[in-house]
Amino acid sequence: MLSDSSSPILCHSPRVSIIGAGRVGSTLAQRIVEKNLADVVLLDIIPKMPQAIALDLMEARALENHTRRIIGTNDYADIYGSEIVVIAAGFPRKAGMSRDDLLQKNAEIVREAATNAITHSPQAIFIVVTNPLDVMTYLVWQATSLSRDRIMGMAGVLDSARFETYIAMELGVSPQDVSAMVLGSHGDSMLPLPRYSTVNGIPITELMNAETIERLVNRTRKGGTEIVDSIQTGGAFFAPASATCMMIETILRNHSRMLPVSALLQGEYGLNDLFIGVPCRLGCGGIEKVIELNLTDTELDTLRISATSVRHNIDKVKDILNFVQ
Ligand SMILES: NC(=O)c1ccc[n+]([C@@H]2O[C@H](COP(=O)([O-])OP(=O)(O)OC[C@H]3O[C@@H](n4cnc5c(N)ncnc54)[C@H](O)[C@@H]3O)[C@@H](O)[C@H]2O)c1
Ligand SMILES: O=C(O)C[C@H](O)C(=O)O
Repeated sequence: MLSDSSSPILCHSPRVSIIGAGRVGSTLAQRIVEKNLADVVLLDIIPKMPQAIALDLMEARALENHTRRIIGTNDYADIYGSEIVVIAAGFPRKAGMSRDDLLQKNAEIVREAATNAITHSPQAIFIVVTNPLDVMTYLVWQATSLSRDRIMGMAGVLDSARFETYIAMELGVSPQDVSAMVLGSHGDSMLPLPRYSTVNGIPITELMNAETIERLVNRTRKGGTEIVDSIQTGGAFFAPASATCMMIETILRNHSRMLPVSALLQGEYGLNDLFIGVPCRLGCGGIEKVIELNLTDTELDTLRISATSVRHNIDKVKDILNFVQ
């Protein structure tokens, strides 16, 4: 017999809410449901738009053979009970702009999104995607007062995937065999680490000369720009959505993976009170451990340069939003 409406509902489907149903947000929604990871709430400021995207994705459900639901909304009340909230609301850069040029425009959008989201999903783990990434993650932390295990930014997984792609293309091997690590801020001073990048366990320093590695490192640093410069009116979204989805899967399925994410540092690498990309163990508790690598003096110098640029932007955002700490 089918249960009637008074029967207790014993099932629980995890719920991920995505604030910002643009290119990254909507592609991420598709990835999540097609991997059968969670139900998705897509929220955007544009009336009717997230509802239409949700309907389109629901119509694909019968063809894609998954069982997840997608709700589109303009109302934060609908994101209640989310295990994870992703903030992907805000402007993407255009050709010729740096990510930092988005600071002024995106700060208020992100603060408002974070404040509303924490009110309606106080238990959620937050993943920030909006640029400039490390400072927007700091801003969400300030607006929500989350503990550091529950707030992180997505960038290192994407930047590492780009480095892996270029290494694989250079060597003519499958990217599946390549494992690379990129730390630091999500900007020109990011820190790809050839020493920690391998092809089936073999360090790339044994497979390529220094000049080639330097070329791939520089391409990685400019990976986002390479795409923005061609699209002109926005940036990458397929690989960013995949990177965010991998973080979500790791958390929801408690995979305990070590991934580079933008995390709040409290003394690690000699840095304090800022978000920057470092390797972390991710699991159902969010950031379960921040890993401190033994960096060389040169690597540490680059990380500190990266941190200085993030700090500079944090000071700017405090001015813009009149922060009182
Ligand atoms: N961290 C990364 O590696 C990474 C990768 C790709 C994109 N990004 C960043 O993610 C952001 C989104 O990129 P996109 O390509 O999806 O842009 P997009 O323009 O396609 O989508 C942004 C969406 O945000 C919505 N929005 C604006 N203000 C809002 C508000 N107050 N509340 C709710 N929604 C609001 C817009 O209506 C739009 O639909 C950009 O800042 C981009 O730079 C970061
Ligand atoms: O480059 C951008 O502006 C978007 C994103 O940060 C990326 O790296 O693709």
